[in-house]
Amino acid sequence: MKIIIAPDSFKESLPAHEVATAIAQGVRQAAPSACIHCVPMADGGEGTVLAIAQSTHCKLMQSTVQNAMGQPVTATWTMTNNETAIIEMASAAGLEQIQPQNRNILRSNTFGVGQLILEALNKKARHIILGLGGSATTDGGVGMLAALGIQFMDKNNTLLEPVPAELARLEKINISGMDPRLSQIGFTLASDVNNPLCGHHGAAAIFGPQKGATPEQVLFLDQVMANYADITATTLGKDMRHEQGAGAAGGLGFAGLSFLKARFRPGVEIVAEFAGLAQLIENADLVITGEGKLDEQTLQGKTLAGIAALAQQHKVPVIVIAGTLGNNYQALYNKGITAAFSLCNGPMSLQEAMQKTSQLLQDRSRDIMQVFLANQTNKRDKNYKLK
Ligand SMILES: O=C(O)[C@H](O)CO
Repeated sequence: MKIIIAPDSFKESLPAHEVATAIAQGVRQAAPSACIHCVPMADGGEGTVLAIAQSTHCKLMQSTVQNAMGQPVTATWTMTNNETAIIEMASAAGLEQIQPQNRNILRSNTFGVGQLILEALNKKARHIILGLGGSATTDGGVGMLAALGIQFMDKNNTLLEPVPAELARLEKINISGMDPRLSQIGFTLASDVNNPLCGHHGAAAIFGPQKGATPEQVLFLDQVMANYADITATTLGKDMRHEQGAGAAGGLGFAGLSFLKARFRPGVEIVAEFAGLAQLIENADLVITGEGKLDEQTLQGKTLAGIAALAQQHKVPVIVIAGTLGNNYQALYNKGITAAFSLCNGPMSLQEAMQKTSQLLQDRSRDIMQVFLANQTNKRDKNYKLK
């Protein structure tokens, strides 16, 4: 029996490779002879670089850059043999790096992501895959663009700091100082979501609150993004605000699509490709996956939706173990998920569940395997009797 264990990370609790290990332990308790393949997954957000580096056996690189609040942070990235750099924006400007009391959505930016791109250019990257998701920012990527040489100015040609608080006064964008090497390389966005830049489904409205934005700040940020998109359209002669993924990572997607001529792809597809997940699933009996929260957002291009789509093509059942089963998670039952289970074995606080995640994962996967094995044995016995 071949089981694929391909979970995402459980945010702020357990990275994907540890989730996979815990599930594998549970599976082994119930099915000691099962052939188990662990494929830690990611969707463009945190864990993307690690997942791809593990699949490709590429060396991890470290660079010190600015985090979203301008403090030094060591960011990890990797480069494949054919000079494709894989950069994860969350390792420079991720939400998890900033303590809740230090978060300030109006002043956080993606400057460190631009610094990472420059590092990759210095190492002669010919193609850059930029992972989007898990950001602490809603700056539309202006921080990144400023690090790459683009200037943002007000009506008096005074330079603006590349942070949302200043962007309300944006009237001009000067691209003449952009690093010329950028025009020689290809960019691909590996995005965790496909939201547009502005409006009800935009970067500020959907993801602002989880970064600490108040309702008033969400409105302000949305207006700032709309103005920035207007000025970008005048500067470049194209308007990418409605494109898929423009609103990913606080609008960094928009900056990539507009200024770096990047191609959008769901991050999970890219991570799955590097891991050869489709071929693994094709011959599998069962896929077990998991993530911190399963809900409607999962359908917006998150890891589990991608895995479920692959498994559906090959008619392989998919079981999900999630920390929380949120709003309308059953919608995924039409998208290739066979069943979803909560991690918890009884009432418990979030803190308790987060502390015990590894043990709980082991227990639930053992239970799930027991049911799966009983069902397989039943099927075999019935077929035998019919013969
Ligand atoms: O970073 C964010 O804003 C979300 O993960 C969506 O990309």
